[in-house]
Amino acid sequence: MNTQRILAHFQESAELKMKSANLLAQPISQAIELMFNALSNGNKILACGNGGSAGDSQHFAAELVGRFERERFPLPAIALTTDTSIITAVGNDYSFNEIFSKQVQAFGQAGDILLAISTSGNSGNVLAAVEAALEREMRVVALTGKDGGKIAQMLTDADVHINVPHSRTARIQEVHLVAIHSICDGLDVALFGEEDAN
Ligand SMILES: O=C(CO)[C@@H](O)[C@H](O)[C@H](O)[C@H](O)COP(=O)(O)O
Ligand SMILES: [Zn+2]
Repeated sequence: MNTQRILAHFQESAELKMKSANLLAQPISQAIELMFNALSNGNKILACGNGGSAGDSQHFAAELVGRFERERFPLPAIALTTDTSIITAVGNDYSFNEIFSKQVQAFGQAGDILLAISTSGNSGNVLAAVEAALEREMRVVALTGKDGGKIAQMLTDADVHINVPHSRTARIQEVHLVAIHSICDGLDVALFGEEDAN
């Protein structure tokens, strides 16, 4: 295969990451503050998304419950994408749109955070999860792309919107992962202070 195509993926990804660094540093910093305050108050973080973003939800939860780069106590984060019995039962008996919102209603408490990940900002089950979270007085950190979709219209001033300004799902996801790792690092710094990342 012509390697030009592969080089173009790297080039586009690198360029979008640099552009996003300037645009997203502020909302990412707000997300860290919101999450740190919630965790400090004994609250937890629920995460959801579809496809690649389901993987991102799990990746994030693993880094909080396990660790990111520093040795520390486990932090409470749950990916709502992993329990196939809940997902198939709710999807089968109600609708696929409710697979995350039912779990938000079951596990979410006021002060918890929902990390809602959708590159389009329009996935019905993520929108329903955001709605359920806001109803429960949870705060939302939304990782989106494109124009932010319908999620952008649902968020309040107390929520955080991290929107990657690109049209391509793969590129948006690649920036989401940098944002997620920046949040994990920020939580470690908030807990233990700065030290050089290796
Ligand atoms: O990873 C990819 C594409 O790169 C896909 O699995 C992608 O996540 C799926 O098509 C999702 O259903 C897209 O949903 P969303 O990001 O628009 O909410
Ligand atoms: Zn993907």
